Amino acid sequence: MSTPKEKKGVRIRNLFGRIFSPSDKSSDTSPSSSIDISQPYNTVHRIHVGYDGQKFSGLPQPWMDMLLRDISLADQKKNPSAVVTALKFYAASLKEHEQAKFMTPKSVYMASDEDDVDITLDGQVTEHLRSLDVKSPSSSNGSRSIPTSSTNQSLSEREPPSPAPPQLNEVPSVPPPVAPRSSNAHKQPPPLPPQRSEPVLQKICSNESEMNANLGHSAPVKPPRIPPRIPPKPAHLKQASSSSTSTSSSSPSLLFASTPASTSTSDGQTVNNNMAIKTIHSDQNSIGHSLSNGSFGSSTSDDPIEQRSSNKENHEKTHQNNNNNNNGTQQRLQNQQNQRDENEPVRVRSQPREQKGAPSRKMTDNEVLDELRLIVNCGNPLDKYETKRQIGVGASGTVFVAQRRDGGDVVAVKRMAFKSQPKKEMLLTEIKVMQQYKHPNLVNYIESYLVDADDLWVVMDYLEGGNLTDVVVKTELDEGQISAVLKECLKALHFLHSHSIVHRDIKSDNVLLGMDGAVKLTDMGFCAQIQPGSKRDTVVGTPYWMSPEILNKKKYNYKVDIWSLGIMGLEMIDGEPPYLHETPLKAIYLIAQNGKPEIKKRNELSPEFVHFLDRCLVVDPECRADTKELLNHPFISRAKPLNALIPYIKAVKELKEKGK
Ligand SMILES: Nc1ncnc2c1ncn2[C@@H]1O[C@H](COP(=O)(O)OP(=O)(O)OP(=O)(O)O)[C@@H](O)[C@H]1O
Repeated sequence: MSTPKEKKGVRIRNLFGRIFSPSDKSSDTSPSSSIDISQPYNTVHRIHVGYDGQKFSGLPQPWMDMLLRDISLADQKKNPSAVVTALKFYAASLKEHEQAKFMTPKSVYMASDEDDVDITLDGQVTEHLRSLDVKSPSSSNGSRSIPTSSTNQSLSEREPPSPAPPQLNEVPSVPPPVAPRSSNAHKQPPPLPPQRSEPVLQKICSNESEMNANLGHSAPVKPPRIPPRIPPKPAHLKQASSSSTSTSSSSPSLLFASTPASTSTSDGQTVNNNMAIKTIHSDQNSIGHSLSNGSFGSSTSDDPIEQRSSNKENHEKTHQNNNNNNNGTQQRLQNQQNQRDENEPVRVRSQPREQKGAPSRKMTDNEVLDELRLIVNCGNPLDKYETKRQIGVGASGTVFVAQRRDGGDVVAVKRMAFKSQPKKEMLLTEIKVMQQYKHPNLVNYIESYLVDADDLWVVMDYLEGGNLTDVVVKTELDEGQISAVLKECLKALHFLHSHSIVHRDIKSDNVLLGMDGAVKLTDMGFCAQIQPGSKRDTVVGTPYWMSPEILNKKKYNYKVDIWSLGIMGLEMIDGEPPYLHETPLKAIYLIAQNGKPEIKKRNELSPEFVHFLDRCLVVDPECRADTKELLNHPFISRAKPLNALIPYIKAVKELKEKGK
């Protein structure tokens, strides 16, 4: 793969990979990082956007400025639909992060039920954006020396955009797109350019039988190659933080009974049977938190997305018809078109969510609190644990290393101010999933506490090796090591998918490492439960790792995790996911436009690795591999023992300690 420098046998990236690390807070200080787009203030107004084959119209000026800045007219013309997809996503992410006021490159969660856009690409693009607001904020200029993740930008003012082509949804007020991870979105103004901080991501599931996977630790490892140097630390080495955004959700929630009894399965996997999931609000299978929005659920045909597709087809047909200048028929076609228009003038939500069988209404804070009380332990955690030092700050709270006062294990404690969480249901989901689903490749949940109805503690195993992002940003793993990491992640995903759980935020930031080379997935806040054969449509995840079907707001299933895993494979090769240096808007456009990203080092990789990536990065999810196929892939059979990762994990820790 390249010619990295070696230090004690560890291949250190010459450039520290990503220049922008989502989690790198240092980037937040950059003036350009702030987004100047204002927040939405009057909610709910629609914008009609048009595209005449040359340019978009109808967008608020700030959005127009941003669009022109990030996506050239030529690119807009090449694929106006991709532009619309990007604008919709951007708008939605703004909305998602409205509290932060700035866009962040983090995980996002957008309710699909807020989609209302319709667009035709012929001159009459009609886009209905709801709730956007547009206001013009301050403007900054924007220098964009770095793509900001967030947003952007600098444009002068901004207002809501609305895209054009395909359909958009709501557009929040201003724009910043989303960027990959970062850290606390709510706590601080988000970031900017893409950066990487810590891993994060997720997936779905399916039902496959469980496979055994061996953790192959043990084999001796070759001493790392020591390369000279380590370049100045780029921004991305994340600092402590993290990223994810949270999201909450509303609706469907599952209840897990307390006092669960667990059943162990092969591989140490455990499922707490008593936590049988009970659908409370709806029949959708979302797991708690994130799921909320009521948009899910049903993967059935009443989905608005399907209706939109239909509308779009009609529009396209109409458009074609218009292009035919056959006189006589033209009037007839026009009449037909008019008729069609009459028949579908207003896009009505397929169905009010409440009518879909199970109301997927959002849980109230008190309901979440009540449920939370059922699953947390009683007592004061300070009697049992002594917090030592802070590991990092995430979107929802701060993670500390803590020591049991009885001399027991060192643990990691995530403390969150419950009352101020914007998406409280996500916290519930995270705890429920961690409680119920135990697997050697999932970060182990120990217990939780809720102090004074606000100070929520989640106690879990401490993974001293930090997250995979730091390793991929600073070092270059070889194929055997990459295979080992992917194998462990696949085992976790196979387990989740086998239980109908989709992670939905798989990325290196969400992979934690033990000093023994253990590889574990974390950040279950975006998990959702999907019954076999069904699909979801909520846009969740982190843009750079998101599958085309999510970005395009199509229905999706557990295969989204496979796509993200493939992107994570590219991260391990290149040190960053594709398009990380692009502004979020452009990145989303590129994913929508290009589909499968280029494997830049294809010629330097083994045929097995290339094939593995090719099986993950298939645009059509139906044709994309599943965990079972990938666990049996020849590339995975080349996995090195996990202790081959140890020198790299140690080298990165040393670099971090030295402030590099
Ligand atoms: N069990 C753990 N062991 C070691 N480090 C951890 C553990 N859990 C989290 N961390 C680290 O703590 C930091 C914050 O993690 P956190 O999960 O809060 O981040 P986040 O994903 O951005 O936030 P959130 O989940 O609230 O959106 C990250 O650097 C993460 O790698």
